[in-house]
Amino acid sequence: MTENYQGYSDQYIRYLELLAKEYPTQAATFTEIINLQAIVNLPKGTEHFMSDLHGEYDAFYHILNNCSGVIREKVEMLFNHSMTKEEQDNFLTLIYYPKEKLDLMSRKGELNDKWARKTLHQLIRLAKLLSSKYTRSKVRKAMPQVFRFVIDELLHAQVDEDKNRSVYHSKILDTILETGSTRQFIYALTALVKRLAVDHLHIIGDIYDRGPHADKIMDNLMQHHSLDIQWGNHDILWMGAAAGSPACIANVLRNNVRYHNMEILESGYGISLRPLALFALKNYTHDDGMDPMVKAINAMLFKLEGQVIFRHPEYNMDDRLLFHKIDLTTGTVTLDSGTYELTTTDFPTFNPADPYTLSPEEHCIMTELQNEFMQSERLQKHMRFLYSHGSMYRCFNNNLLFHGSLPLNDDGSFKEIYFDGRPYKGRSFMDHADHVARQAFLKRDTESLDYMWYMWGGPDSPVSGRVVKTFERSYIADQSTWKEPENAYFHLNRDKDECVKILHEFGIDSPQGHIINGHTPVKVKKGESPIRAEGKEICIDGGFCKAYQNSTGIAGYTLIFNSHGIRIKSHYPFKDVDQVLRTNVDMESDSMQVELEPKRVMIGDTDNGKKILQMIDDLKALLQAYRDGIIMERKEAN
Ligand SMILES: O=P(O)(O)OC[C@H]1O[C@](O)(COP(=O)(O)O)[C@@H](O)[C@@H]1O
Ligand SMILES: [Mn+2]
Repeated sequence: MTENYQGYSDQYIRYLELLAKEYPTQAATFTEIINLQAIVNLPKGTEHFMSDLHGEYDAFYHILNNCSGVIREKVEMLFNHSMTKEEQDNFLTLIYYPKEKLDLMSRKGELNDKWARKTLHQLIRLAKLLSSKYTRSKVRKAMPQVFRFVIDELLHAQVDEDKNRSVYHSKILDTILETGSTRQFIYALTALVKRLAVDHLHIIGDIYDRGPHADKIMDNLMQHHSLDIQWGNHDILWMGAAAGSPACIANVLRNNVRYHNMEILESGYGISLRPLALFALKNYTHDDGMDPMVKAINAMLFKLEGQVIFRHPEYNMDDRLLFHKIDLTTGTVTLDSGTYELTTTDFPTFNPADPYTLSPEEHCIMTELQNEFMQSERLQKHMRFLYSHGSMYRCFNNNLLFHGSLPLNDDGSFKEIYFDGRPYKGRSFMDHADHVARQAFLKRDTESLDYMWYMWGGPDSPVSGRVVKTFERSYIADQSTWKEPENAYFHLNRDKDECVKILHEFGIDSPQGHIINGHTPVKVKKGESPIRAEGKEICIDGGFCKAYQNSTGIAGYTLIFNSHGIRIKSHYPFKDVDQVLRTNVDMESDSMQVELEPKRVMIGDTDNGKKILQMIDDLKALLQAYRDGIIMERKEAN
């Protein structure tokens, strides 16, 4: 049948037949064409970018709540003439933390029907403004189930034109007040406002380590309506650890023991540190002021890393084999750059004749830990989510997103990296590294697990791109030895032409394209800018991580990309929710337009819009096939 119908291939006709199952009549087909056509003509939804969250759940949650200032802007736009600044601040705090704010107001006796009626009206007006960018069906889906019908009625009221409707809506509000469901209704409306303010979230890596509650961040992200994640080096470390790599496990432990984050491991993921703690107390001292547990895990770490390096000459990391160089008789270590005093000589498990083998007790502890990492249900669930929603890089609406670096030679050409004797570079390298990371989780083979460790600290790692100097940082006081040489990417990314070349490599040819990275804290205090390469590269690691706020001088950057362009937001340090409730502080300190779009970006201009336009073409072809009798309608399906 229909071999040459309209010049379409058999395969395309088969596709149309499949499509006909979902749209079995002409009416169903043109209805969908009209719906989709309406969508492509709406302004593009707002994208929100965050990076380097480093376990700082409260700050992350606040910025997620205030949508990097998007809600404040809308409130100002709507209510600048009718609400004082203080009223707006109170209203915003209610939107960010409805439960806590209502509890506080109730304690103060500030809740009454007059306030409730006014506030509900204001929330409805705000939700209405925010919903104007979306189809009614999308807004309806975004509404909490329980109040879906009522909110839908209230949002789509033509109050001014039709007095009857206005009375009708006023009655709905009366009923809400009378039935005592104001609180639930406020929860529903504030959730809707936040849901509508941002259409899609990007997390550019490093959710884990340093701060205490990456597990809570993961729980929250798992509830998010639409997001993607680009893996950071710390995430990769946890992914490797959860897949059973001993070297990754040792690094995770080190990172968290040093920051006293036992909670995430013990109560968060049910991984007991007791055997390690007991072993450390029995075998290590407090004498030099160093934490016995850190010393115990460090020794295991350098042995395990040594084993990986021996297995992989192709990593070219022999110069990181330093553990055997320590000299306990002199208390020194000799590196290429000189001989340095060790900050500790407490190495009870060090065997100069066999420096890279774990002692029997260390071996037992590591085997037990490996089991616990691999069997922790919650950890495995979080890691599965990192795999299902994450990747090494992402191209999204003309932006190229990745956490760390893309290996480059000094002359700016893409550096060739060999796997199994085959060279990969540029995009194919990133794709291959992504593939190996997935293999590590699926197959748990030593080869892929070792590469997970490499990505944490190897010089040509796509997520890091530095030679990580953990040994020197652990045992040598002289900080000149701590400097971590970086891949050429980190200075070449200041060059516009280089960035444009990289964007082309990833198929982004638009003049509006950008590279968006995290990973390297922007030291604002030293005059560094997050916007480089004449706007082509943006780095948003501004220091959610409290430990780094002294050097960055701020508490994080986020990006907002809406239909008008891209803005970068810098944030003040976040203290806690109590402070927000007491003072209504917001974290946003500064907002800067990075780029204005030459014309307003509509959904039809986005990646998703292109797919919708393709779908419209296919549906038009299906409609024609019905009309030409090539495919028969199935009326009964209606
Ligand atoms: O500051 P800390 O916690 O000691 O960690 C230092 C280590 O973390 C790293 O900076 C990697 O973490 P980031 O990806 O957050 O930069 C290494 O380069 C460095 O060796
Ligand atoms: Mn990083």
